[in-house]
Amino acid sequence: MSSMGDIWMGMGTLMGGVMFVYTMIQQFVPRRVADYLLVYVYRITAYANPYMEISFDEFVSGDRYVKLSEAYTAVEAYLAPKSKKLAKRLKAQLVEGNKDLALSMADHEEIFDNFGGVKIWWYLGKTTHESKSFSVYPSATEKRHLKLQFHRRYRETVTKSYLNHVIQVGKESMIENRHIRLYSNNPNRGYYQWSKSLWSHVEFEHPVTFHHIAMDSEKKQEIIDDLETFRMGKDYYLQIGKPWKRGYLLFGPPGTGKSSMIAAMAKLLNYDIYDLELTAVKDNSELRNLLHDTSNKSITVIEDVDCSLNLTGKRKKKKKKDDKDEKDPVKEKEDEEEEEEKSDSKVTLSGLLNVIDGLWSACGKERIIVFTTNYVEKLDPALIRSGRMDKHIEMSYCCYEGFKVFAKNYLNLDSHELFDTIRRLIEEVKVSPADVAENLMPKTIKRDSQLCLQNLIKALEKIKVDEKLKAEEEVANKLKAEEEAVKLKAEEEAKKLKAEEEAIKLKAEEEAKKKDNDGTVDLPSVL
Ligand SMILES: Nc1ncnc2c1ncn2[C@@H]1O[C@H](COP(=O)(O)OP(=O)(O)OP(=O)(O)O)[C@@H](O)[C@H]1O
Ligand SMILES: [Mg+2]
Repeated sequence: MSSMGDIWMGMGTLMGGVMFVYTMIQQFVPRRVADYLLVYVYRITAYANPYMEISFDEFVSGDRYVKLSEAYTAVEAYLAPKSKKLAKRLKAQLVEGNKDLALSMADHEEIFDNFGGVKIWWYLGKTTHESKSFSVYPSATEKRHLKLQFHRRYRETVTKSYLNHVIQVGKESMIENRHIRLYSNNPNRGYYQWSKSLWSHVEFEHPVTFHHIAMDSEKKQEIIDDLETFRMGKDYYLQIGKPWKRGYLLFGPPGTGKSSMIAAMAKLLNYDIYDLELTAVKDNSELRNLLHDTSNKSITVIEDVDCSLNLTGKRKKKKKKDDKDEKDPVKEKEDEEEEEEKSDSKVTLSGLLNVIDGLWSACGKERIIVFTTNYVEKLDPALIRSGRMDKHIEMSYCCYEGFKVFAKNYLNLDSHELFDTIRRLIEEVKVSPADVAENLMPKTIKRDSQLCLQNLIKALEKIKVDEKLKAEEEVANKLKAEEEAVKLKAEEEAKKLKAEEEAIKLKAEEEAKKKDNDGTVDLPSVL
């Protein structure tokens, strides 16, 4: 079977011959007649060449910068396994996050595909442009394109069925081989600056999954079901007329697994993570651009949201309003704006709310936003109401079930004689899963499970003693405060009594003085 390259080579030779004849003819006939003849010759050669081509460029123009074409990457993914089998020249490279070498078609290589008897040739072309500006990235001036060639009699089949098939299979393969990325909006992006992207990324290699998360199993299953329902919810969200997005609020004391939970969520859904550092965001408009630049199938995370913004302002104002009962709404708005201006962060609460409700909701799909906080009570209720933060998940102190997850994962233990002691202690004290994990970690190469459990028991007992001491101290402090309050009250009452007595005494003295000054004597009333 002749390759498409051979066919094109043949066509090239033919066209070369035509041009040679054209130059010769020009010497004998007027130019006008020669051009006329050339048009006919082209028509005849076009008729002789029954092949059509469609090309996919590697880069397309985006809103603000040139971006990788989705269609190109899908075709590339479709061709990858075929290239490995069929291409004579392959390109090998180490792809971020992959241990194995990735083999793909080399530049200017061609492979053949068969779609239900229709023959298709794929060709990987490359053009190189001289860049006017200096760049240390030579690849920025190289552009590739994938070209498919086929007989024009299959035009319908190729444009209607084959291309859909290629894109679908390509996308499925991309999802299968996808590596999760962790993006961050680091202002010191270094070399990422050249790409004008607001986000820089690294491969996300966190090993945690839901299997490792220590918490009540029913609660864990509920979260998994919620995420799965969201993932499968494309048609449902369309039906109810809501953007395909969901907000999760993770709250709880430090070390209870909020960040670990986000990693497990990303692993379960195979979504990228966008770690949004709000304090590094210049203003509301940059926040809008950042969220606009997140991709579908992603989780945008704002950790410790209470520390990132002045989110307590509104609440405080509400309290003030309650105190005074009525307040002029214009004045209230002015106060709000003033308070937001005074805040250190240039991203405001209203800015964040607007972005979540507005542009971010209107563009893209299959996106999750997660807020974490240690102090849920500090957050403005507007920020965490349903529709913004749809599901609130409390990450709490370690329970016995949580401990069992650690025991299994860390020590491969399902049961042990010390479990009962641990159950009793863990139910009595407040210990974070992070502390349980740390105490269960083997500290010797021998990995002595008994020793690890004993370490945990010791730690729990110490927490119990500390908690008891703290509670006693609190009781003592309370008692002391109460006694002082009683003493203070008694003193105040004594002072008050003394003041009253003095006032009576003063009054009597004044009256006596008055009588003396008048020189009158009261006569008996009978007169
Ligand atoms: N529920 C949990 N399940 C499994 N591991 C946990 C859990 N909670 C904490 N850990 C362990 O403790 C470490 C710290 O947990 P993590 O960073 O997820 O806590 P956090 O709630 O995000 O804390 P912070 O509020 O300080 O950010 C993790 O690396 C993990 O090993
Ligand atoms: Mg955290």
